[in-house]
Amino acid sequence: MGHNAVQPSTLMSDFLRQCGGYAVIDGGLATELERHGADLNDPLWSAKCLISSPHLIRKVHLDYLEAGANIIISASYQATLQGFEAKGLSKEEGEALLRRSVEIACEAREMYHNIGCKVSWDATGNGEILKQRPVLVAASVGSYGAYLADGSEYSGIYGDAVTLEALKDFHRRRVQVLAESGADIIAFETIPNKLEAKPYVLISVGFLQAFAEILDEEDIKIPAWFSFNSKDGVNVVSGDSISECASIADSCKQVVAVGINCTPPRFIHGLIQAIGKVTTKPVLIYPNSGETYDAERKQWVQSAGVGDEDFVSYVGKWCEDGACLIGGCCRTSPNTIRAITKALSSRSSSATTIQF
Ligand code: MET
Ligand SMILES: [Zn+2]
Repeated sequence: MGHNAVQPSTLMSDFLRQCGGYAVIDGGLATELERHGADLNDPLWSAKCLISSPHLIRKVHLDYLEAGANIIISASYQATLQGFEAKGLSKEEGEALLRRSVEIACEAREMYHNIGCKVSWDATGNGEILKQRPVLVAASVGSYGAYLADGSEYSGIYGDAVTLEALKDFHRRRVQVLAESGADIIAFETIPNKLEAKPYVLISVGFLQAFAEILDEEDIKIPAWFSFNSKDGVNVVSGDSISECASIADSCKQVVAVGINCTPPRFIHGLIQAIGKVTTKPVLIYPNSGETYDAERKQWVQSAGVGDEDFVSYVGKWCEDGACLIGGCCRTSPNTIRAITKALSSRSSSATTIQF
């Protein structure tokens, strides 16, 4: 591994300190783009908008910043060089779109800081220093299952030809490009877990292993987070234990936070506790609205969802469990993030940062 300019461990601890102890992650990106009318019924999902409507992506990032987000996640979740190639784009064009996803998020941050003028005063030093609210841009990397676009990031079942080397080859260039794109951190998201069928048992761990090895071998200069998803509150979706997954994340030097995303809020409490037993790294959680995704019909089934108020009623508990980065995933909105921001601001140490 090469020498990083910023030690991965200090990036996250410095950032959390600047945020007053708790940071707000943004909400669902793809589902929010859809709410604004984007048709994402496409193997590229939200990455389709990188081609058709980048301005809409920027608007949604800005909406989340205005709602209080400290971290915005790029539209690269389902953006892969292989997926772009299937649309007839060249490798160079695909790489440019990956970079563009991060640029759009950086543009939104700049616009927010310039035009929004949301400032806070840091009065802890000698005199008053004008300080902008800290905002990180995270480059999203979805799983191989997300690329398959058949919902298999919710099952972890990829088929028997998928080996560790194949997964590494699949992700290597994409991770390299995103790492050089100006993002502050790579968000490996919605990593599927426990596998029902025996031949696949090692694959989801292998997938995580693939990310960990790429980070190590390719001299990736920015840190990363690993975020898993669960359907039962005990294991990751493929069936591997959350402890095993969080332990792998814990052993990877480049990984500065570990957690859960795109999982119903009711499962989060137990998962935070399980993660906390195997790592001292900051724990992040950004659950979905609690609705379930029907991959066959490509629809969210609404009945099981929780409203923004219910979602936010969990926030205090999650903090007590040990989570310090909190946001939302699919079907959450700027309103959810606004409510999370409010709930967290009462917990953040007001001694260091006063927000206007
Ligand atoms: N960051 C992605 C999004 O919000 C995560 C999707 S999880 C299926 O669109
Ligand atoms: Zn999600």
